[in-house]
Amino acid sequence: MPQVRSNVMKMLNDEVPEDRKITTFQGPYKMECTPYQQLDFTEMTYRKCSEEKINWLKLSKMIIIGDVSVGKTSIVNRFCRKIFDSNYKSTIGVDFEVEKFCILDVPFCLQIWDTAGQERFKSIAQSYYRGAQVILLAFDFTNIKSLCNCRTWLNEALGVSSSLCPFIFLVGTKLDLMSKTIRQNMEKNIMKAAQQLNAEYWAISSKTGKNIDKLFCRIASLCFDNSIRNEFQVKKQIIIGTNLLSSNENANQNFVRKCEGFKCSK
Ligand SMILES: Nc1nc2c(ncn2[C@@H]2O[C@H](COP(=O)(O)OP(=O)(O)OP(=O)(O)O)[C@@H](O)[C@H]2O)c(=O)[nH]1
Repeated sequence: MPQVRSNVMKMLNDEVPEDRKITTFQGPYKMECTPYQQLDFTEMTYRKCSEEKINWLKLSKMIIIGDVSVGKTSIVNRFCRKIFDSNYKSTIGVDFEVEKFCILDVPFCLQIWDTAGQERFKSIAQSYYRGAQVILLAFDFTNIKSLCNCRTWLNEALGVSSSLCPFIFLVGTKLDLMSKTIRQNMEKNIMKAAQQLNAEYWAISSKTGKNIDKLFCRIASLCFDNSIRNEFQVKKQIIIGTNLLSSNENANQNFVRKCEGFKCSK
């Protein structure tokens, strides 16, 4: 049985294009503007991957939210299809894509949900927020109001998502439309907003492709590492918990409570 599984894993890895193969951990856009200070995979992740202990497919869900026309669909199109369309077509409800990666020789999938910014689709879109491990808040550099609205978008997403503490990214779009000086002047306030949202800040352009691949590699690296840590740390807790159970039934209840709090160890 393990042989069949490892053959399936190999087959999945063979399908992944070269630019989706991750061997080094992608760092943040700006070290001073991220709550996630991790700069490498954890030692446990390297060990488990090299021991070929991961015999199942890892999958994380991300949602992209933000005001109308800030460029959410364009982010997905640039990353998943390497295209950019300058004509605006509003998203109806939600769309989703699944992108395959191979991280440290282990297959990993990122489920990307592109939601509509229009108010009339909000309730449909919100029904897809549940279980998101990544929340990408998109704002348009040329429309400061879209940055101010990110707090509302985040609160709504956190109210629906059942994930204990998702990774949060604050992503400024349409970088190609900004002069370097104007962007630098804006960045002080943007970074302050990111801090208040407890989010990691990125500046991207879907038109030129600037920073798009790096952003997704960063997201995939963090999610992958986190899911392996959770998996193995929870397993370790289960073994300890089972031993305790035989001597003290109450210990099990404490252990389950601990495990619940363990879901996110960032
Ligand atoms: N110059 C420039 N234009 C962009 C960029 N990203 C998106 N746009 C344009 O902005 C407009 C809106 O882009 P979309 O990606 O459709 O926006 P959206 O947020 O998905 O919109 P809704 O689905 O209605 O919420 C389109 O005309 C895009 O071509 C960018 O990086 N640079």
